[in-house]
Amino acid sequence: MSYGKRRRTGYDPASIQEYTFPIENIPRLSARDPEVYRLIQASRPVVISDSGLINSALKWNLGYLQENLGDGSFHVYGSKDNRFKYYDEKRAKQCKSFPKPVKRYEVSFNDFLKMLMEKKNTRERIYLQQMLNESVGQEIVKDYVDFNWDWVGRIQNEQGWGPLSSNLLLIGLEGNITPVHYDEQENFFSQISGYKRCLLFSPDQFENLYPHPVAHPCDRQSQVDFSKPDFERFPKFRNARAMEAIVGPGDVLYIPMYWWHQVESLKSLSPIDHKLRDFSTTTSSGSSGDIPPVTVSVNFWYRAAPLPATVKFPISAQQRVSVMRNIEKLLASALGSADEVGKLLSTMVDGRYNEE
Ligand SMILES: O=C(O)CCC(=O)C(=O)O
Ligand SMILES: [Fe+2]
Repeated sequence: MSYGKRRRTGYDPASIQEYTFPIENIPRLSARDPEVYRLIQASRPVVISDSGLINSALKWNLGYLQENLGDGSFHVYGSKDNRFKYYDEKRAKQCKSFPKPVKRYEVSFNDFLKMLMEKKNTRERIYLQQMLNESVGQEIVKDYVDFNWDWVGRIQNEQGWGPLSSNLLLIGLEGNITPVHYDEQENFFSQISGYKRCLLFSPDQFENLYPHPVAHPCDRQSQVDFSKPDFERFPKFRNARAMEAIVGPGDVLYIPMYWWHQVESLKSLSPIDHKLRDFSTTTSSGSSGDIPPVTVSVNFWYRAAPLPATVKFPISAQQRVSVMRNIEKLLASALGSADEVGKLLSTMVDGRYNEE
Protein backbone atom coordinates (compact mmCIF):
# COMPACT_ATOMS: atom_id res chain seq x y z
CA MET A 1 0.00 0.00 0.00
CA SER A 2 1.17 3.49 -0.76
CA TYR A 3 -0.01 5.46 2.22
CA GLY A 4 3.29 7.34 2.46
CA LYS A 5 2.96 9.29 -0.77
CA ARG A 6 -0.16 11.34 -0.26
CA ARG A 7 0.51 14.97 -1.08
CA ARG A 8 -2.46 16.79 0.43
CA THR A 9 -1.95 18.03 3.94
CA GLY A 10 -5.19 19.76 4.94
CA TYR A 11 -6.98 16.60 6.10
CA ASP A 12 -6.61 14.43 9.18
CA PRO A 13 -4.80 11.21 8.16
CA ALA A 14 -6.62 9.43 11.00
CA SER A 15 -9.85 9.85 8.98
CA ILE A 16 -8.46 7.47 6.31
CA GLN A 17 -9.91 3.98 6.75
CA GLU A 18 -7.77 0.92 6.08
CA TYR A 19 -9.19 -1.56 3.55
CA THR A 20 -8.30 -5.07 2.40
CA PHE A 21 -7.24 -4.17 -1.16
CA PRO A 22 -3.97 -2.70 -2.47
CA ILE A 23 -4.03 0.97 -3.45
CA GLU A 24 -1.93 2.96 -5.91
CA ASN A 25 -1.97 6.72 -6.51
CA ILE A 26 -3.83 8.39 -9.34
CA PRO A 27 -1.43 10.78 -11.14
CA ARG A 28 -1.75 14.41 -10.06
CA LEU A 29 -0.75 16.78 -12.87
CA SER A 30 -0.86 20.37 -14.04
CA ALA A 31 -3.34 21.33 -16.77
CA ARG A 32 -0.25 22.42 -18.75
CA ASP A 33 1.09 18.85 -18.79
CA PRO A 34 0.25 17.08 -22.09
CA GLU A 35 0.12 13.79 -20.15
CA VAL A 36 -3.28 14.93 -18.77
CA TYR A 37 -4.79 14.75 -22.25
CA ARG A 38 -3.14 11.42 -23.05
CA LEU A 39 -4.66 9.93 -19.87
CA ILE A 40 -8.13 11.31 -20.64
CA GLN A 41 -7.86 10.00 -24.19
CA ALA A 42 -6.96 6.57 -22.78
CA SER A 43 -9.93 6.68 -20.31
CA ARG A 44 -7.55 6.74 -17.34
CA PRO A 45 -8.25 8.77 -14.18
CA VAL A 46 -6.15 11.85 -13.44
CA VAL A 47 -6.24 14.71 -10.92
CA ILE A 48 -5.74 18.13 -12.51
CA SER A 49 -4.48 20.53 -9.87
CA ASP A 50 -4.67 23.90 -11.60
CA SER A 51 -7.34 23.83 -14.32
CA GLY A 52 -9.13 26.77 -12.69
CA LEU A 53 -12.37 25.02 -13.69
CA ILE A 54 -14.31 26.07 -10.59
CA ASN A 55 -12.14 28.90 -9.19
CA SER A 56 -15.18 31.18 -9.17
CA ALA A 57 -16.90 28.68 -6.83
CA LEU A 58 -14.10 28.47 -4.27
CA LYS A 59 -15.99 31.10 -2.25
CA TRP A 60 -19.09 28.89 -1.99
CA ASN A 61 -19.22 28.51 1.79
CA LEU A 62 -22.58 27.81 3.43
CA GLY A 63 -23.19 31.52 4.17
CA TYR A 64 -22.67 32.48 0.52
CA LEU A 65 -24.81 29.57 -0.67
CA GLN A 66 -27.53 30.51 1.83
CA GLU A 67 -27.60 34.04 0.37
CA ASN A 68 -27.38 33.08 -3.28
CA LEU A 69 -28.65 29.57 -4.02
CA GLY A 70 -32.21 30.83 -4.38
CA ASP A 71 -35.50 29.46 -3.11
CA GLY A 72 -35.60 26.19 -5.00
CA SER A 73 -35.89 22.81 -3.29
CA PHE A 74 -33.00 20.49 -2.60
CA HIS A 75 -32.62 16.72 -2.42
CA VAL A 76 -31.18 15.78 0.94
CA TYR A 77 -30.45 12.16 1.88
CA GLY A 78 -30.44 10.78 5.40
CA SER A 79 -28.51 7.69 6.51
CA LYS A 80 -28.42 5.82 9.82
CA ASP A 81 -24.74 5.08 9.31
CA ASN A 82 -22.15 6.96 7.22
CA ARG A 83 -22.98 5.22 3.90
CA PHE A 84 -25.23 6.84 1.29
CA LYS A 85 -26.04 4.08 -1.18
CA TYR A 86 -27.97 5.37 -4.17
CA TYR A 87 -31.21 3.67 -5.26
CA ASP A 88 -33.68 4.28 -8.05
CA GLU A 89 -37.00 5.54 -6.68
CA LYS A 90 -39.17 4.07 -9.48
CA ARG A 91 -37.65 0.60 -9.26
CA ALA A 92 -37.85 0.68 -5.46
CA LYS A 93 -41.63 1.26 -5.72
CA GLN A 94 -42.02 -1.80 -7.96
CA CYS A 95 -39.94 -3.95 -5.64
CA LYS A 96 -41.90 -4.06 -2.36
CA SER A 97 -39.40 -6.07 -0.32
CA PHE A 98 -36.57 -3.60 -1.03
CA PRO A 99 -35.33 -1.93 2.17
CA LYS A 100 -34.39 1.64 1.25
CA PRO A 101 -30.75 2.23 2.18
CA VAL A 102 -31.26 6.00 2.66
CA LYS A 103 -34.14 8.37 3.38
CA ARG A 104 -34.95 11.15 0.92
CA TYR A 105 -36.02 14.66 1.87
CA GLU A 106 -36.87 17.59 -0.36
CA VAL A 107 -36.25 20.83 1.50
CA SER A 108 -35.27 24.51 1.18
CA PHE A 109 -31.60 25.39 1.66
CA ASN A 110 -32.38 26.98 5.03
CA ASP A 111 -34.12 23.78 6.13
CA PHE A 112 -31.02 21.84 5.07
CA LEU A 113 -28.91 24.14 7.28
CA LYS A 114 -31.33 23.57 10.16
CA MET A 115 -31.07 19.82 9.61
CA LEU A 116 -27.26 20.11 9.75
CA MET A 117 -27.51 21.79 13.14
CA GLU A 118 -30.21 19.53 14.53
CA LYS A 119 -28.70 16.25 13.34
CA LYS A 120 -25.39 17.14 14.94
CA ASN A 121 -26.48 15.40 18.11
CA THR A 122 -28.56 12.58 16.63
CA ARG A 123 -27.64 9.40 14.83
CA GLU A 124 -28.85 10.33 11.35
CA ARG A 125 -26.26 11.79 8.97
CA ILE A 126 -27.30 13.91 6.00
CA TYR A 127 -25.97 14.63 2.50
CA LEU A 128 -27.31 17.25 0.07
CA GLN A 129 -27.07 16.17 -3.58
CA GLN A 130 -28.83 18.56 -5.92
CA MET A 131 -28.43 19.33 -9.60
CA LEU A 132 -27.78 23.02 -10.23
CA ASN A 133 -30.77 24.45 -12.09
CA GLU A 134 -32.37 27.74 -13.12
CA SER A 135 -33.68 28.41 -9.59
CA VAL A 136 -30.23 29.57 -8.41
CA GLY A 137 -29.68 33.29 -7.71
CA GLN A 138 -27.82 35.85 -9.87
CA GLU A 139 -24.46 35.59 -8.07
CA ILE A 140 -24.33 31.80 -8.55
CA VAL A 141 -25.25 32.27 -12.22
CA LYS A 142 -22.30 34.68 -12.52
CA ASP A 143 -19.94 32.22 -10.82
CA TYR A 144 -21.22 29.48 -13.13
CA VAL A 145 -20.62 31.57 -16.24
CA ASP A 146 -17.10 32.22 -14.90
CA PHE A 147 -16.23 28.50 -14.72
CA ASN A 148 -13.31 27.70 -17.05
CA TRP A 149 -15.57 26.54 -19.89
CA ASP A 150 -12.75 27.09 -22.41
CA TRP A 151 -10.64 24.41 -20.79
CA VAL A 152 -13.39 21.86 -20.20
CA GLY A 153 -15.05 22.57 -23.57
CA ARG A 154 -11.79 21.93 -25.39
CA ILE A 155 -11.49 18.49 -23.79
CA GLN A 156 -15.16 17.75 -24.50
CA ASN A 157 -14.57 18.56 -28.19
CA GLU A 158 -11.26 16.72 -28.47
CA GLN A 159 -12.80 13.60 -26.93
CA GLY A 160 -15.98 13.86 -28.98
CA TRP A 161 -18.12 13.69 -25.82
CA GLY A 162 -21.80 14.53 -25.96
CA PRO A 163 -23.30 17.55 -24.17
CA LEU A 164 -22.91 18.42 -20.50
CA SER A 165 -25.91 16.72 -18.91
CA SER A 166 -25.77 18.15 -15.40
CA ASN A 167 -23.77 19.57 -12.52
CA LEU A 168 -24.50 17.88 -9.23
CA LEU A 169 -23.78 19.97 -6.12
CA LEU A 170 -22.78 17.81 -3.14
CA ILE A 171 -22.65 19.12 0.44
CA GLY A 172 -21.98 16.48 3.05
CA LEU A 173 -20.76 15.95 6.56
CA GLU A 174 -17.20 14.87 7.14
CA GLY A 175 -17.21 11.07 7.36
CA ASN A 176 -20.00 10.62 4.79
CA ILE A 177 -19.33 7.88 2.23
CA THR A 178 -20.77 7.39 -1.24
CA PRO A 179 -20.25 3.61 -1.61
CA VAL A 180 -18.60 2.12 -4.65
CA HIS A 181 -20.58 2.37 -7.91
CA TYR A 182 -20.11 3.35 -11.53
CA ASP A 183 -21.88 5.96 -13.65
CA GLU A 184 -22.72 5.90 -17.35
CA GLN A 185 -21.25 9.32 -18.03
CA GLU A 186 -17.85 11.03 -18.16
CA ASN A 187 -17.21 13.06 -15.00
CA PHE A 188 -15.02 16.03 -14.09
CA PHE A 189 -15.43 15.81 -10.34
CA SER A 190 -14.47 19.17 -8.82
CA GLN A 191 -13.70 19.84 -5.19
CA ILE A 192 -14.74 23.21 -3.74
CA SER A 193 -14.08 22.90 -0.02
CA GLY A 194 -12.84 20.23 2.34
CA TYR A 195 -11.15 17.00 1.28
CA LYS A 196 -12.44 13.82 -0.30
CA ARG A 197 -10.77 10.48 -0.75
CA CYS A 198 -11.74 8.94 -4.09
CA LEU A 199 -11.07 5.21 -4.59
CA LEU A 200 -11.34 4.13 -8.22
CA PHE A 201 -11.39 0.68 -9.84
CA SER A 202 -11.11 0.09 -13.56
CA PRO A 203 -14.08 -1.36 -15.47
CA ASP A 204 -12.18 -4.63 -16.00
CA GLN A 205 -12.83 -5.37 -12.30
CA PHE A 206 -16.56 -5.98 -12.88
CA GLU A 207 -16.38 -9.53 -11.51
CA ASN A 208 -14.42 -8.39 -8.43
CA LEU A 209 -17.08 -5.87 -7.41
CA TYR A 210 -20.35 -7.80 -7.86
CA PRO A 211 -22.81 -5.12 -8.98
CA HIS A 212 -26.52 -5.64 -8.29
CA PRO A 213 -28.55 -6.83 -11.31
CA VAL A 214 -29.39 -4.10 -13.82
CA ALA A 215 -33.11 -4.20 -12.94
CA HIS A 216 -32.41 -3.85 -9.19
CA PRO A 217 -33.06 -0.44 -7.53
CA CYS A 218 -29.31 -0.37 -6.76
CA ASP A 219 -28.23 -0.94 -10.38
CA ARG A 220 -24.59 0.19 -10.93
CA GLN A 221 -23.84 -0.13 -7.19
CA SER A 222 -21.50 -2.81 -5.84
CA GLN A 223 -22.92 -5.26 -3.29
CA VAL A 224 -19.59 -5.26 -1.42
CA ASP A 225 -19.20 -3.13 1.70
CA PHE A 226 -15.48 -2.25 1.89
CA SER A 227 -15.50 -1.90 5.65
CA LYS A 228 -16.88 -5.44 6.18
CA PRO A 229 -16.40 -7.40 2.95
CA ASP A 230 -18.20 -10.77 2.78
CA PHE A 231 -15.54 -12.88 1.08
CA GLU A 232 -17.78 -15.97 1.13
CA ARG A 233 -20.40 -14.34 -1.05
CA PHE A 234 -17.92 -12.21 -3.00
CA PRO A 235 -14.68 -14.25 -3.19
CA LYS A 236 -13.25 -12.39 -6.18
CA PHE A 237 -13.29 -9.17 -4.16
CA ARG A 238 -9.91 -10.46 -2.92
CA ASN A 239 -8.55 -9.62 -6.39
CA ALA A 240 -9.73 -5.99 -6.28
CA ARG A 241 -7.08 -3.28 -6.52
CA ALA A 242 -7.80 0.42 -6.25
CA MET A 243 -6.42 3.71 -7.45
CA GLU A 244 -6.71 6.62 -5.04
CA ALA A 245 -6.79 10.40 -5.14
CA ILE A 246 -7.32 12.80 -2.28
CA VAL A 247 -8.85 15.93 -3.69
CA GLY A 248 -8.93 19.33 -2.04
CA PRO A 249 -10.14 22.84 -3.00
CA GLY A 250 -9.61 23.56 -6.72
CA ASP A 251 -8.71 19.98 -7.70
CA VAL A 252 -10.53 18.28 -10.56
CA LEU A 253 -10.60 14.48 -10.77
CA TYR A 254 -11.43 12.93 -14.13
CA ILE A 255 -13.60 9.84 -13.43
CA PRO A 256 -13.89 8.00 -16.75
CA MET A 257 -17.25 6.51 -17.64
CA TYR A 258 -17.85 3.00 -16.15
CA TRP A 259 -14.95 3.40 -13.70
CA TRP A 260 -16.01 2.31 -10.22
CA HIS A 261 -15.66 4.94 -7.52
CA GLN A 262 -16.19 5.29 -3.79
CA VAL A 263 -16.02 8.82 -2.39
CA GLU A 264 -15.29 9.53 1.29
CA SER A 265 -15.46 12.95 2.96
CA LEU A 266 -12.38 13.36 5.15
CA LYS A 267 -11.93 15.36 8.32
CA SER A 268 -10.34 18.77 7.67
CA LEU A 269 -7.56 19.95 9.95
CA SER A 270 -8.82 23.53 9.74
CA PRO A 271 -12.52 23.61 8.85
CA ILE A 272 -13.62 26.85 7.20
CA ASP A 273 -15.83 29.52 8.73
CA HIS A 274 -19.10 29.44 6.83
CA LYS A 275 -20.07 33.03 7.74
CA LEU A 276 -23.73 32.17 8.02
CA ARG A 277 -26.29 34.94 8.19
CA ASP A 278 -27.76 35.19 11.68
CA PHE A 279 -30.07 32.26 12.04
CA SER A 280 -31.96 33.37 15.14
CA THR A 281 -34.94 34.67 13.14
CA THR A 282 -35.46 31.34 11.38
CA THR A 283 -34.66 28.81 14.09
CA SER A 284 -35.02 28.67 17.81
CA SER A 285 -31.33 27.97 18.24
CA GLY A 286 -28.26 28.45 16.25
CA SER A 287 -25.50 30.45 14.70
CA SER A 288 -22.83 29.39 12.24
CA GLY A 289 -20.82 28.08 15.17
CA ASP A 290 -23.32 25.23 15.47
CA ILE A 291 -22.78 24.06 11.91
CA PRO A 292 -20.64 20.92 11.78
CA PRO A 293 -17.81 20.85 9.20
CA VAL A 294 -18.87 19.88 5.67
CA THR A 295 -17.29 19.19 2.28
CA VAL A 296 -18.56 20.87 -0.90
CA SER A 297 -18.11 19.47 -4.45
CA VAL A 298 -19.66 19.97 -7.86
CA ASN A 299 -19.38 17.51 -10.72
CA PHE A 300 -19.62 17.90 -14.49
CA TRP A 301 -21.36 14.95 -16.11
CA TYR A 302 -20.90 14.64 -19.86
CA ARG A 303 -22.77 12.25 -22.12
CA ALA A 304 -20.61 9.59 -23.74
CA ALA A 305 -19.06 9.94 -27.16
CA PRO A 306 -21.17 8.18 -29.81
CA LEU A 307 -20.00 4.68 -30.79
CA PRO A 308 -17.24 4.75 -33.43
CA ALA A 309 -18.27 3.81 -36.97
CA THR A 310 -15.97 0.79 -36.85
CA VAL A 311 -15.57 -1.14 -33.61
CA LYS A 312 -12.05 -2.37 -32.76
CA PHE A 313 -11.72 -5.92 -31.42
CA PRO A 314 -11.20 -7.06 -28.79
CA ILE A 315 -13.68 -4.54 -27.38
CA SER A 316 -12.65 -2.44 -24.35
CA ALA A 317 -13.59 -3.18 -20.73
CA GLN A 318 -16.07 -0.27 -20.92
CA GLN A 319 -17.73 -1.72 -24.00
CA ARG A 320 -17.96 -5.14 -22.29
CA VAL A 321 -19.87 -3.57 -19.38
CA SER A 322 -22.18 -1.91 -21.86
CA VAL A 323 -22.75 -5.25 -23.67
CA MET A 324 -23.53 -7.02 -20.37
CA ARG A 325 -26.01 -4.30 -19.40
CA ASN A 326 -27.76 -4.56 -22.76
CA ILE A 327 -28.01 -8.36 -22.53
CA GLU A 328 -29.55 -8.15 -19.06
CA LYS A 329 -32.08 -5.56 -20.27
CA LEU A 330 -32.90 -7.53 -23.41
CA LEU A 331 -33.47 -10.75 -21.45
CA ALA A 332 -35.69 -9.04 -18.87
CA SER A 333 -37.80 -7.66 -21.68
CA ALA A 334 -37.87 -10.92 -23.71
CA LEU A 335 -38.84 -12.96 -20.64
CA GLY A 336 -41.34 -10.40 -19.42
CA SER A 337 -39.70 -10.31 -15.99
CA ALA A 338 -36.32 -9.32 -14.57
CA ASP A 339 -36.67 -12.16 -12.01
CA GLU A 340 -36.14 -14.77 -14.74
CA VAL A 341 -32.85 -13.35 -16.07
CA GLY A 342 -30.44 -15.06 -13.64
CA LYS A 343 -32.01 -18.51 -14.10
CA LEU A 344 -31.86 -18.27 -17.88
CA LEU A 345 -28.24 -17.11 -17.86
CA SER A 346 -27.28 -20.01 -15.54
CA THR A 347 -29.09 -22.49 -17.80
CA MET A 348 -27.15 -21.15 -20.75
CA VAL A 349 -23.75 -21.27 -19.05
CA ASP A 350 -23.68 -23.99 -16.36
CA GLY A 351 -21.83 -27.08 -17.54
CA ARG A 352 -21.40 -25.57 -21.00
CA TYR A 353 -19.26 -22.42 -21.21
CA ASN A 354 -17.58 -23.01 -17.86
CA GLU A 355 -15.67 -26.11 -18.96
CA GLU A 356 -11.92 -26.02 -18.36
O1 LIG B 1 -18.94 13.02 -3.95
C1 LIG B 1 -19.62 12.03 -3.74
O2 LIG B 1 -19.97 11.68 -2.61
C2 LIG B 1 -20.06 11.15 -4.89
C3 LIG B 1 -19.76 11.73 -6.23
C4 LIG B 1 -20.05 10.81 -7.37
O3 LIG B 1 -20.28 9.62 -7.21
C5 LIG B 1 -20.03 11.35 -8.74
O4 LIG B 1 -19.79 12.56 -8.94
O5 LIG B 1 -20.27 10.57 -9.68
FE1 LIG C 1 -20.70 8.62 -9.07
